[in-house]
Amino acid sequence: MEDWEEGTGSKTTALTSYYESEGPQRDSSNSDRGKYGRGRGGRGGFKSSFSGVDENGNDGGNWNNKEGSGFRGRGRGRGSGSTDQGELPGEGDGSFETAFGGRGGFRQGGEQGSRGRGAGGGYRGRDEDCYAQGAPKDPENKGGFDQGRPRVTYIPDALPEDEESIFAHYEKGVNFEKYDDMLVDVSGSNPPPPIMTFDEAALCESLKKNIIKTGYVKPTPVQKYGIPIISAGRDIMACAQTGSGKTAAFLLPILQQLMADGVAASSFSELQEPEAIIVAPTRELISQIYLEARKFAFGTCVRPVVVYGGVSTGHQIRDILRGCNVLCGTPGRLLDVIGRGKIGCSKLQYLVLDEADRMLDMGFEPDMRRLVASPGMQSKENRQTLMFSATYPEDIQRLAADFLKTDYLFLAVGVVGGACRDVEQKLLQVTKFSKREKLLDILQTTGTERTMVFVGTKRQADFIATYLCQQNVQTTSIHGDREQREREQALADFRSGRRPVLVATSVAARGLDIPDVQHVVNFDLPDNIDEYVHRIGRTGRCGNTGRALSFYDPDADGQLARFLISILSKAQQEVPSWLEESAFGDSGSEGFNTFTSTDSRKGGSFAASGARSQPAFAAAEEDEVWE
Ligand SMILES: Nc1ncnc2c1ncn2[C@@H]1O[C@H](COP(=O)(O)OP(=O)(O)OP(=O)(O)O)[C@@H](O)[C@H]1O
Repeated sequence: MEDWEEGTGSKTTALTSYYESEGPQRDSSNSDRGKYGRGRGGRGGFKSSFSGVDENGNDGGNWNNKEGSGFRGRGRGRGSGSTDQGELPGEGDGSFETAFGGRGGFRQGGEQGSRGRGAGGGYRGRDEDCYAQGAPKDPENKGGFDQGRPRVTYIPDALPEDEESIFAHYEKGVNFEKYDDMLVDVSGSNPPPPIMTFDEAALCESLKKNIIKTGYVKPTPVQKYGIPIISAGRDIMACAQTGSGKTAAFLLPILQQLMADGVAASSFSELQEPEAIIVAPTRELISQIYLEARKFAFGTCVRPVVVYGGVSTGHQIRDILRGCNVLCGTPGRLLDVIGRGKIGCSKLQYLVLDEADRMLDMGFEPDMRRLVASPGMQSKENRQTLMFSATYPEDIQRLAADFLKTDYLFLAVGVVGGACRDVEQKLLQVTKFSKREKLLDILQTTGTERTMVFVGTKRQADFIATYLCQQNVQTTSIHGDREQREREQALADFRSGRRPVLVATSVAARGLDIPDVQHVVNFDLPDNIDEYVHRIGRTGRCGNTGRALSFYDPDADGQLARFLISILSKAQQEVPSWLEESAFGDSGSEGFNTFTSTDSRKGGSFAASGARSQPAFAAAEEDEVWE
């Protein structure tokens, strides 16, 4: 057996009680490769776990001391998801369950800040793999560990191969044409002129056909400017509002070049050397980017592959070995497959950082530095580095320059870091104790309209999702402690409308492109204004309109007030007078100026402190809360 082959899977899954209340979800998630578990959640499942939690999900402080309460339950459950072997053998003891039944879970999490170090580890954070801290040494590897981490055996269902599914897309909205009115600024020397149509991009026939099948008629501004910049061989840092087509802006010129070069995937090598690597911060986002790449490369010899945590590594490596030209990955798994010698970087022409500001913040920066220092990696002079995001704090821009050639171009479409104008933003002043009922009122009025509800913590996500299910609101949830199978099922249920309410942590804030999301509710506002911009950008995409409602608790959200005002006014939204009062008191807003800058090389006027200057670290913390 090769070192990357999966052995006997032993990872088990406990189902939360609200998940059980989702009922048919488990049936529908059945896969032809394996059976989903009859997870016995262990003592102290979800219901009892909140005995010490107040009605808003805050800790009462003593819940984790009770026998059988809290998240301590020692879970037993049959494995879930499909496995390399087709079915997980036997019952595991649940040592590494990540949800609620597991020993390594929220074991010591009673107090804020008291990070639990359970016997078996827990969630590593940064939207990445689970791994075990202090995992027992097991020379024969009977316990299902892999390099000290619990072995992941989940294999997602095979993707549909029919054209209709591959090219499924939603319609652009009434405001799509208004994209043309946005101000565009390209800074840096000798930028190439923009294209006005896809024809002007001189794309090869297969790519043109795929663009037509995707329903794209004309490029969005970030595509008009971004495609020729990338095709001219330049490095780019591109900033354009959420939902305005950044993914195709980098995929199309990359695929065009690879097709023009006659690149073809080959399964004859044990070491695959992709021409492009794309990184993104979350599993769901990188999967989505992969699907886009697969769609545009359809019917050609260019083969995209995706790797991300929570899925069997062996399965992904087998896929890589079938040939890999464009490797899409989350950082941890990407470094893993490179470290295992399955991926070489010597042919790399393109390195793409989607959500670049997040990829370079404190959470991911070390991984990015490790990636560019990988053996054989092309130096920045010998590759093209492409960075895309809707937000770029100035400090991150400066840091990004380490990865880019000095003559990179900075492309700004609209206000850098600005919110999408197609999203109607409202704020509602609340106390923390009234949030839950307010949310229920709102969801009862919106009916079956698709709504994403963002909360501050994973525990809060479970708590609110459970509460809404109990109130007969068809709800599911996504956060970093859910098994990958559960996360994918939750998104599938939300996309299909079977569960029109998705309660999410910041893990779902960036990049996700889900059709018909009409509302975003910030049940808890994030600490960071950029995070707010990304969250509300899950609606109002591709010229469609959307609505975002944020609960503003003056006791908790005061530091965000000025930044909210700036975001609201720049997106031409009404600013409530109480918010101005909260932000400026009697001192007025004179001299108040935040992040009007574009390219940091010009010397920007970003706000020097506060919510802006803490890059997405605060957002990341949600997923790093316990190990
Ligand atoms: N030229 C186009 N014509 C029609 N639809 C388009 C075009 N370009 C992109 N789209 C569609 O617009 C939607 C949003 O695109 P995409 O996800 O790339 O946005 P984004 O700018 O990356 O957003 P985010 O900042 O949230 O990551 C997608 O469904 C995509 O297929």
